[in-house]
Amino acid sequence: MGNILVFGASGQLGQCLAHVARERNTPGLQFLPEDQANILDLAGLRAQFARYQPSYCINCAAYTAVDKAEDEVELARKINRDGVANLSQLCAEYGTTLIQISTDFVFAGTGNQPLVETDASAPLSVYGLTKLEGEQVVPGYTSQYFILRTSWLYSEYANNFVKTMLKLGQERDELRVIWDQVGTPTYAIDLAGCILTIIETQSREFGLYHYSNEGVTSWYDFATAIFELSGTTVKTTPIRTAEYPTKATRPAYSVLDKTKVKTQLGVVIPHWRTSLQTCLERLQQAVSAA
Ligand SMILES: NC(=O)C1=CN([C@@H]2O[C@H](COP(=O)(O)OP(=O)(O)OC[C@H]3O[C@@H](n4cnc5c(N)ncnc54)[C@H](OP(=O)(O)O)[C@@H]3O)[C@@H](O)[C@H]2O)C=CC1
Ligand SMILES: Cc1cn([C@H]2C[C@H](O)[C@@H](COP(=O)(O)OP(=O)(O)O[C@H]3O[C@@H](C)C(=O)[C@@H](O)[C@H]3O)O2)c(=O)[nH]c1=O
Ligand SMILES: [Mg+2]
Repeated sequence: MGNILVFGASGQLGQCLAHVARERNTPGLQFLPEDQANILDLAGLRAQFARYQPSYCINCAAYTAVDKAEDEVELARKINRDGVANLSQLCAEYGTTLIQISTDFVFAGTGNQPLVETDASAPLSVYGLTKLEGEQVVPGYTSQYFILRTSWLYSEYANNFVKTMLKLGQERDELRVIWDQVGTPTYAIDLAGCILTIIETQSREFGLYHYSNEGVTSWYDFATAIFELSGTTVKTTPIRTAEYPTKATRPAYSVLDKTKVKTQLGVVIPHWRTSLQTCLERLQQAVSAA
């Protein structure tokens, strides 16, 4: 399979890839954190490509602070668009397949039907817009790519909604959580598994794919499930988006249709509740072991 370069290795998905690669004994992965490989530094990246001659490049690096991006447009665009352009250019030069990760936030989310890859994008936020720009630069350099749009990532690694809820559940008597944003949580470990499956099967079905866990929920129902399955007692009140003001506007409905990834790449996707249970068990084991 050759070398597989992972950029943004110390982020959530990067750490999940390391976890799954260990479990599966996948050879060849080279994990490059930001201090060894800044995706804005084309010369530095070229040195890594020259050294490893990679068959695959997995880009887990991104600017992911959704609200902060509204005030840091240029930095978000540099990382989410120009960084992707740099990697795409080098993938073209080295015959490397690019695996790029994108987001449900490329959609406006005004509909009520699961979104397919060909549905019109119309981002509501700087984060969503710059991620869409990142998708759009890739085909200008190479046709050898997989772009996986995913949603609501969580895991036992880095910061995410599940870990935030568990922490706030301990600290507070009551939590107020939005019920009128509907989507699907995705266990980043499952997404990492999908990425490694694409590589292991050496799929040539290049293109744009949607990947999340199965099922549909709201942030409120997700929070409720986190508390129920972890045995946390905390009063959880459903609120509307308007009652929780944030800098960035988020889509009201961003459920992704996974038909394409399932039929063309043959991946099997767990339901979000099953994967949530797995994650909570692993978090619990980590607490007990500590
Ligand atoms: N988290 C989510 O809910 C979702 C994420 N996604 C997408 O999935 C992918 C992975 O997200 P996730 O792992 O959760 O995000 P994280 O924010 O956990 O990880 C991103 C990593 O990229 C690093 N990074 C930032 N700038 C650069 C740079 N110039 N060069 C190299 N590395 C850099 C960050 O470092 P530092 O922290 O030091 O800045 C961080 O370690 C991203 O493309 C994201 O847009 C899609 C849908 C949902
Ligand atoms: C902490 C908290 C959040 N919320 C809401 C705010 C928001 O609408 C939702 C989730 O909060 P977060 O801050 O985790 O949301 P956010 O960081 O916007 O999550 C997004 O991140 C980017 C990177 C993506 O690509 C998206 O798919 C999505 O996962 O829950 C509450 O209603 N109550 C609360 O107490
Ligand atoms: Mg940084």
